[in-house]
Amino acid sequence: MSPSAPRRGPGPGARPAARPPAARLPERGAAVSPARRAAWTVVRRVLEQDAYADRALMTEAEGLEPRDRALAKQLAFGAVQRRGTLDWVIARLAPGKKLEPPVRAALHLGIYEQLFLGTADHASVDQAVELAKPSYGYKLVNAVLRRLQREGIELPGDETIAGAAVRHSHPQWLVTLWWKELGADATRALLAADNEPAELALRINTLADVDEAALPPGRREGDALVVEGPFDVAGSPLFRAGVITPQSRAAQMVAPFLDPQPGERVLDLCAAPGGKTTHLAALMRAEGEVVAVERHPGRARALTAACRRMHATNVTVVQADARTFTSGRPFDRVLVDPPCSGLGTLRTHPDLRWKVTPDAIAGLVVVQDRILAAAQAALAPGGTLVYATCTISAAEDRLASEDRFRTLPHVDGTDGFSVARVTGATRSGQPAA
Ligand SMILES: C[S@@+](CC[C@H](N)C(=O)[O-])C[C@H]1O[C@@H](n2cnc3c(N)ncnc32)[C@H](O)[C@@H]1O
Repeated sequence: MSPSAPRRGPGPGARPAARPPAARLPERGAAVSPARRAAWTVVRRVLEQDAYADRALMTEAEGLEPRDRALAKQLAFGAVQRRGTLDWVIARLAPGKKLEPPVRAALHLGIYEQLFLGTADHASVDQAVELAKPSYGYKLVNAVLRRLQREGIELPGDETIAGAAVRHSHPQWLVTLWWKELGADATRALLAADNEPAELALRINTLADVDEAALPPGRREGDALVVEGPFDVAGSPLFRAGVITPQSRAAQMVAPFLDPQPGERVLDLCAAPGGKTTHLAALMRAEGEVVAVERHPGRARALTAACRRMHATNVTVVQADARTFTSGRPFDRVLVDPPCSGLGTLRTHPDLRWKVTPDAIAGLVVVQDRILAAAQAALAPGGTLVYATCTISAAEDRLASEDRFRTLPHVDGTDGFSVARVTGATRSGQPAA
């Protein structure tokens, strides 16, 4: 994708310009580093096409050296995550200016580097300026970044909802929601934690032959391994052999909460990409049956591949809509992990906070209720049902039960999950009296 030329046309009644536009465009100067160019393209794609940052990065950083790829990820994810703060800075230092997305993206990267990575050298400013060319907006990029370098800027405090939204770069509606549900102090801590890099957690697969000495160094918590230092999971032979799979520590708590036993019949509604399905199979020592339901064909195929890789031989993948799923025989245990707003995973999904809306949550709740009703109908009398979401919004806690746990990024250092269980449930899903 090449940057677009400035859209400065002649005014009404003006004569057409006699000059060849290309001849007047500013020249590109110093070469831009491959990491910054990849990061800039990712930020542009998120701004211009509403792309997912992680998917865009996968394409744009392909072929980069591992160090450049890591830098591109840090810059792109940071700039996307901090967009609210960065736009506030731009509005302060360039009030009323309308910016083309490529120029805004260059500014986002330059300001992010200065404010959050402490890179205040001339080289980083020059690189942002080069990225903005050949648009004439490069002059504005230069002026804003040099002024920021000279004068610095005071961000608003987080004593108020509006200040906290700017300071910690979250949409104001979300800060308002959390302020109400969690309280001001917890919200401030959560907002700050959302901007920290996520830990890399793996699950060690008990269905595979595990050579402990071959595992990457890290902190072990049961079957979870929190990796220290960089580690390319997808490129690892351990991943290909199904010895490890990436899964947050919070996500790893869900299948044990359902407590499936070898030989039982277990239903997993909304199963792809299979993190919890394969965990259920491992806890059952691959004895008995897991029926894993996934609506989307591509994701159902990925789920099948994950089960094969993870030696989950007792899983049957069913491509179907969980809202209307029925089975002739009831299930001893049912897991419902429905589509949710994902607000507990903002560390790993830098663009998500800008995509979720209150309306989207209201729509998800309707789907969640229908899937939960199908789960309850499929449960054997006396069976156990677990309902899990990786979000932090009370509206999405659809299963009423005292028997529940919650994880929060600022408290537990892992994703935010809300998980409820009914044991000895009747067909209505309520605990038996
Ligand atoms: C939260 S994710 C599940 C994550 C999965 N349990 C895991 O641990 O890897 C929700 C999944 O539900 C699927 N889904 C959404 N609506 C569905 C429906 N009506 N029926 C079945 N699956 C659905 C989505 O495609 C997505 O794969």
